[in-house]
Amino acid sequence: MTLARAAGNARRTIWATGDGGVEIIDQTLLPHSYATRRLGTVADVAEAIKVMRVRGAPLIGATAAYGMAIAADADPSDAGLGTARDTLFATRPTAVNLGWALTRMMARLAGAGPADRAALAWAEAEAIAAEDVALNAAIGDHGLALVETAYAARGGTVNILTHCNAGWLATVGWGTATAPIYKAHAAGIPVHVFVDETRPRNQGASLTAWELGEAGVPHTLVADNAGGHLMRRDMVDLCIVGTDRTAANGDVCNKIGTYLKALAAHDNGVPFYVALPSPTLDLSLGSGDEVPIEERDAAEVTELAGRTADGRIETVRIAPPGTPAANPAFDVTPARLVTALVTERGVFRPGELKAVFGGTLAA
Ligand SMILES: CSC[C@H]1O[C@H](OP(=O)(O)O)[C@H](O)[C@@H]1O
Repeated sequence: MTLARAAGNARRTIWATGDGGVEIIDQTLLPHSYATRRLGTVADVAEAIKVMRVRGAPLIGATAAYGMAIAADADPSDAGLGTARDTLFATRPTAVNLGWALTRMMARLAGAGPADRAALAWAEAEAIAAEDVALNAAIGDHGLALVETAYAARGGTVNILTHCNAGWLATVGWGTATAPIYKAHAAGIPVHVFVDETRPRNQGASLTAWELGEAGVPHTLVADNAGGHLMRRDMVDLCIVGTDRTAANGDVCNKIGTYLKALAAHDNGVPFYVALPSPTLDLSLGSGDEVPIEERDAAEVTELAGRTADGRIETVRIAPPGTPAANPAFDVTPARLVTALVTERGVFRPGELKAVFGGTLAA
């Protein structure tokens, strides 16, 4: 199994092919197989985001940015770029990085003549991707201090619980919630991660477990419903999760089930941290109540895909045929349940975000 690696960080999820396309890791195939996939048209990019070949707020943003570069190659006119932007924006509603990246790309290209737009677009998409890696590495550095504090208090292995996948697979590199974990592991601090399976798409079981296994980070996969029990038994030193959109007041929108973990952490005095790169901060929202929550296909709840003993990928039903199912893909954790947000500029309480980031977000 070969992995795409970029200098300076362990792994990379998307890269320009140099022939007008990009290549991604097709995350719908993990953990049972590893394959990359070339995206050569805006339709390819939109499909990859929609069906979650790429997913995770920062990676969605970077992929959309590359999609605009592909669009600029095909039709750099105002109309052509506008159509591409609308197509990409319509793929998934919750991660603010999608809109942020598209807005940044359109602003970068607006002032240029059509003939210059493709080169500018590719350069801006590369800049967004490179910035993401740097932001996440900085989150790792600031989060490392939190793990060191937990290590000093525990006097032994630091047990961390995470939900969904906010790893390097959710970003261009490093991950957000996993960056402090990778940095601590590299620094020789004994860490162990409880990995929430994260129904119904099982990003924890399929992606985080795969990532941590690849990196040699000790981990234990657990059912989503186990987290409260583990915290009540003093088996978790801290929780750290990602976010898809954090409001100005520090309300955190993240994968469905995050709120329940935050409630359990609050009830048991377990620090609950959110890794937040600034492009995922939506200062236009006063609270998380305004975040659009994606409703995905009910089949994600009533069906399950996996590998048979003889290596075939099969999908099976886990509910009676015709069972109605609801599938909200995200929930909102109120700021009162968030201990702190680990950003590229430091660790802040929810109430500090506006003062720290009010003027400028990532370039
Ligand atoms: C670092 S953001 C990762 C974030 O994205 C995931 O959602 P999805 O897999 O549906 O794109 C989940 O909310 C993660 O926390």
